[in-house]
Amino acid sequence: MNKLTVLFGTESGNAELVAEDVAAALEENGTTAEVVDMQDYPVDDLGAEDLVILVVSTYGEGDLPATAAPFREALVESKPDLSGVRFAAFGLGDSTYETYNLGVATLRSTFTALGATQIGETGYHDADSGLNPSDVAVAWVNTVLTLAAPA
Ligand SMILES: Cc1cc2nc3c(=O)[nH]c(=O)nc-3n(C[C@H](O)[C@H](O)[C@H](O)COP(=O)(O)O)c2cc1C
Repeated sequence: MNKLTVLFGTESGNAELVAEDVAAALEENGTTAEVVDMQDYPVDDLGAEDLVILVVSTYGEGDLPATAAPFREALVESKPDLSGVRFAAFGLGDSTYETYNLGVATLRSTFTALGATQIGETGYHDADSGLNPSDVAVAWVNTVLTLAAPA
């Protein structure tokens, strides 16, 4: 895996920090990782990606955060063919909410409905755990990417 895109969706910035730390860890291992805010990413470009890493929080009552909601709406509207796209997904949430980490589940469903293939298990950060989100995400991504040999 030489190049991939890390797409983050955030409300208060945690997912952005995690995305940047994940990209930095990947770069250390020789993978070029471009970090892009979901709200700035044209969904019609997605079909040309080989592998994307989604990093997204949950807000409101199980909703997508501000920068992920328009991205998902654009996907639902323009329905790009993602059958050649592989993705890994990491969610940030807080288990004190009944709607724990529903945001990443929503986005995952949208991707698979458009034909994309998920690699590995979804990763989760629980704000109630006291763990550092980047530490959890970097450990997760290293596990997931061992599964991501080029298709
Ligand atoms: C107003 C508010 C609503 C939230 N709602 C949820 C929720 O429904 N489910 C969940 O798992 N986490 C929820 N969280 C926790 C956030 O997802 C968590 O703090 C996360 O780290 C925020 O990441 P972000 O800064 O990238 O948006 C909520 C947090 C706040 C402040």
